[in-house]
Amino acid sequence: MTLADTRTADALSIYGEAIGSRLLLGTSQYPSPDTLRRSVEASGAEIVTVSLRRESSGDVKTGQRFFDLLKSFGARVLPNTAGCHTAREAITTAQMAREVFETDWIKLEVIANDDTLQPDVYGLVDAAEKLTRDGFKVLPYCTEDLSVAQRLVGAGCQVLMPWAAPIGSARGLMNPYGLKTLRAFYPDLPLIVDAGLGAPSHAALALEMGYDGVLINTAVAKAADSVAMAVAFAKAVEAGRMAYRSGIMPPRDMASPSSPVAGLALL
Ligand SMILES: CC(=O)[C@@H](O)[C@H](O)COP(=O)(O)O
Repeated sequence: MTLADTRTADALSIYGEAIGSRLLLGTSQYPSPDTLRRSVEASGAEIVTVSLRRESSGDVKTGQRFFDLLKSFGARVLPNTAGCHTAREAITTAQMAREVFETDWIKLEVIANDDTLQPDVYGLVDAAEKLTRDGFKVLPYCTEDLSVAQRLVGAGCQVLMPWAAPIGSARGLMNPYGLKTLRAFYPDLPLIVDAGLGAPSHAALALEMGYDGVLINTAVAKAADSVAMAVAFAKAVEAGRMAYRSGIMPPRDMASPSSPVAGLALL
């Protein structure tokens, strides 16, 4: 079986659409537009996310040029509401994003405070309820908290994006127990780890745990060689997924000989 075969047979499904790559990329902080383009191409990512608010906060023409650049990549552009601190701001931003990118998909972020960039889970649920009622397909950036997940699913979200660690922290999976619990509670719901992954091994671990994908921005954008790091993450995601599907050996407390003991000469 080749890598290409595996991808086709094992596509991720989000809101009924097949997505070939389980690596999603953020598009901010790259050293240049060309590095961003080459990183996206090299990674094979089929979804790239962009902050409508951040990228359009300066010169309108510059924002529009950046949006046009993203559209030219051929990947699905997933607008996000980064920088929004209230449900109301997030809803307005989502409505603008729907017009700019002609998509009803929105990565919903409502931020509780600027130090941790932790999701404001109350505002998030509120915004998710209103946006799904308005026809949006919401991909919420949330914590691993089970009760929040239940509220979001109840609000109509068909995918969740729990954080691994604070955005840009590169700390990896801070609460693997909580993430495992969430995975076990929702075995069939697409779950994508979003934020705080710093190394390809973090991404591989998320996929080995059964997570359906990961979203990375800072660790690729800020790498000394973003293009190579994008490839490294893509390989880690493929490896983690394949390992998960292959049945990972559970750890044992005691040694167990890996070579046969039967038939040894008695000395
Ligand atoms: C880009 C995005 O949508 C964010 O959720 C976040 O930036 C991703 O986190 P990292 O930058 O830590 O990868």
